[in-house]
Amino acid sequence: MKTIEVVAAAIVANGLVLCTQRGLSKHAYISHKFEFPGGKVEPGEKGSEALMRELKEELDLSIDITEAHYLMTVDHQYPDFRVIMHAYIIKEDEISIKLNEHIDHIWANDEIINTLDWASADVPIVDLLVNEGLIL
Ligand SMILES: Nc1nc2c([nH]c(=O)n2[C@H]2C[C@H](O)[C@@H](COP(=O)(O)OP(=O)(O)OP(=O)(O)O)O2)c(=O)[nH]1
Repeated sequence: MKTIEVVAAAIVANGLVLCTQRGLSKHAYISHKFEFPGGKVEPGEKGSEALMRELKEELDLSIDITEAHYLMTVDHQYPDFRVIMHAYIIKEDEISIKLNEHIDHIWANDEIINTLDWASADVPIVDLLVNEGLIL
């Protein structure tokens, strides 16, 4: 079965984390789910480089990301593919975004974040953010 390598960013600003909502997908189980902005790593890219490219594409956000921002990796099996997702955490209070690909977004505190309908690969990341008090 296909394996994809993905990077995603927990962007924390003023005690809230950016949660973005996917549009319609050919896979019902990720359609309209919340996720962290990011995307697939291309051949030859470091995770941090892929993430900077994706944040520029998706959010028009230029932000400096290094491997020092790495948080955790999730290895999740969906019905049609396996995703290996490297999550990074970026704390930056002055954030301005433009949604180029997502259908909606929410800046969530550690209570609201648990009420969102997350892509299932993201649940361990949400749990870590909440349990470690990282959304501050
Ligand atoms: N970006 C992102 N993708 C996620 C998350 N959780 C999760 O299961 N995924 C899955 C959904 C997609 O199948 C895959 C990422 O693909 P994508 O479509 O966002 O990436 P991309 O922009 O590079 O892809 P493409 O449209 O060019 O094919 O990983 C998440 O938090 N962020």
